[in-house]
This record gives sequence, structure tokens and C-alpha cells, in this order.
Amino acid sequence: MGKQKRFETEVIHNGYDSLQHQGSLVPPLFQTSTFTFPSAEEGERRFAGESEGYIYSRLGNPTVKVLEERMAALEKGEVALAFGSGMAAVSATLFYLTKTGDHILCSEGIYGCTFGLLQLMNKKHQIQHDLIHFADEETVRAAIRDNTTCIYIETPINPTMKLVDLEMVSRVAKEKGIPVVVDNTFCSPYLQQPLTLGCDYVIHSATKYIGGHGDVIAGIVVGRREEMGEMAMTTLKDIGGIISPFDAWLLIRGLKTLPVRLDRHCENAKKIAVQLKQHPKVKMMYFPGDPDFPQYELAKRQMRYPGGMISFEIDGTKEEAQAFLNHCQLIKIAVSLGDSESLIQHPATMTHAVVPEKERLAMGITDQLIRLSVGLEAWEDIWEDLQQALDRL
Ligand code: MET
Repeated sequence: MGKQKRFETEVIHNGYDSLQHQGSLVPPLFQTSTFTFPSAEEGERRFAGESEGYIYSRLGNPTVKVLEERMAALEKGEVALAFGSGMAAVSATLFYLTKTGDHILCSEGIYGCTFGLLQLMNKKHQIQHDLIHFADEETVRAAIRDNTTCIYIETPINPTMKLVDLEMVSRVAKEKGIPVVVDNTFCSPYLQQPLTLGCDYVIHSATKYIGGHGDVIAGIVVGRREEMGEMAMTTLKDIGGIISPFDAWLLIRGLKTLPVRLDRHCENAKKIAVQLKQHPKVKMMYFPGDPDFPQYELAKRQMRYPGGMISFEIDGTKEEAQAFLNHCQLIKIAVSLGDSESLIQHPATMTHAVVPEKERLAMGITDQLIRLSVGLEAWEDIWEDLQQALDRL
């Protein structure tokens, strides 16, 4: 296929040759559950892995393959696998990396359903976990146990926006031979490429910036050929959380504009953050692009731009936080993120409602915390909506 091109080119062209598909500019949608074999013997060879060729869409599909190859290239990994949701990707990866009695070391905050999954793994398989602040090498070393088989990180953390120094954590993890898994959903590979910083697996809820249009639920995992091959044959094939070919096709379409969209998301977020910070009803703001953000330097080092997500605490009660959401008119009250539409939500009662209060507060998710996914609308319109809603408090 020749040498890899720049990111903005790869999102459009990688892994697809139109001349191999009757000149179809856009990768065709292979909306089929199964594939016919020219003979019984060829069927046997395909099942035995002695012959290439498709069998059944749970085991592989040409449309899904275009998406997977493209995502692998964009994350600078070897192989990607697509899943039916971000959580299917997370659970397949964690089940692949652990067995009964193991321990997972996590960042100090994680998405509510990932937290729920860890509870389930603990209950059913006695797999333990700790959530820690990866402050420095010593802290990481001290937190790793003999039975730690994986480090699981979100950065920025959903929804507190705290960052983890991926280069530092993977350096320590390498000493101990422990794989580092990063949920890169808030950044997409355009803003942050964990594999280039020494991490081993990247996970996406492709529902968010990858799809970008709020019409697909999907997940992606990227890693090395050998491990991903094993994952494909076990926790993808046999647990079966596959993506549908149509959803893969929509993601291929969404990906083409990822850099263009993210440039705009990031520009808008920067402008909104400046305004938000000055509003008297905003008590705290968490945005990696704010010069007062405690990890501002790390953000500059690790991320291309600070992203399109902003969290902030209003000066008020939980009820006032909810009233503020209700006052928003242009901005929609909804979970999810990375869509064209600006979305706002209340993590304590929505994305992280399953986390018990004590753990939730330890993560930094107060009743006053609001998460905003800055959309692609004119930033002035987004700000005017926020401002009028804040002014009514
Ligand atoms: C079902 S709740 C959330 C969806 C998504 N992971 C988010 O953080 O918004």
C-alpha cells in the first residue's frame, strides 16, 4: 500500500483501493451475515485458517475490515478490532487480559459503566481493582501488586478531565511487564496517540468523536498483531460483541471529517472555556487548555489540542445544577459526546449514577459538576445559551 501518509489523508484513504471494488469511491457496504463457499473443501480450509476468505460476519466482514485497518493506522497500532459498543470493547479487552484472582490498576476516575463492569468482574471472578492517582513513578510502582495483570487508564478522565501521564505510567509498567490499556475516547487519535507513548492497547467508544454524528453505537480496540489475533479468536468471536457492517460503514464516513471536526470542537471549547471561567456562577472549571489547569503542561505535551470537553461546577446545589441544565435551550441535555450538537449532562445522576456516592465523590464527581461536550455550532450561540442559563440561577 506504500508509505503511510499524513493523518488528514489517512482518515480518508487508508486501507481501501477503489479499483479493487469496481471503482466505487466509497467502500461498499457488505450487509451480509454469511459468505458462500465455492466448495465444501474450501469451507474446510477457511475454518482451518488455511485459506483466506470470509466465513461469517461475526468472524470478519470486508466493510468492518476497512474500518479496522484505518483505525489501526490512525492509532499507530498493528491491528484493530471493531465492537458493537464501547463497553463491548472494554469488556472484551479486560476479560482477555485477566483471569480469576487478578488485579487491575485503574486511573482515579473511570466511566460509570466501566466501573460497573469492574464490580461485576469482582463479584463473578474475584478480579480486584484499585483506582489511584498516578502521581509519579513511585506511586505507580507501589500500587502494582504481584497479581496486577493490567493497568487501565482514561485520560482525560470522564468527566473530571484529570490527565494521566501516559509515558510515565508505561515506563513503569514495562519494568514489570504489565500491559497498559488506554481509553482514548475523549481525544480520538487526532489529539492523542497512546501507543506512541509506550502504551499497549487503545480503546474507543467510537460512538463519540470517531462517528461524530450521534447515530452509531460502536467500540474499537487497537493493539499488537499477536494479542489482537488472540482477542479476535476469543473475546470477540466467542463472546460475540461485534459491530454491524452498516455501523462500520457509518464510522468510515464519520472518520473522514474527524480532523476537521475536531479542529472546530477544540477551537469552540477554548473560546467557551474563557467565558465560562469568568462567570460568577461557575465555581470551578476543568479544561486542559486553561493555563490555570493543574496539568496544563502535561496536556500540551501529550495532546495535540486540549479537546472539546469542558467540565465545571456551578456555585449552587444539585437542584440548581439540574435547573441550569433545564434552562439550556440550544444545548441538549444528553449523555454521549463528540457530536455536532453541543450536549450537556449531570454526571452524578447520569453517566456516573451507578457509582456509589463515596466512590463518586472520591473521583471528584460532585452534585454541582456539569459536563459539556462542545459541539460544532457557532461558539457565540453556544456561549449565549450557557450564559442565559447561568444568569437565571
Ligand atoms: C449510558 S451513559 C453514557 C455514555 C457515554 N459513555 C458518556 O460518557 O456520555
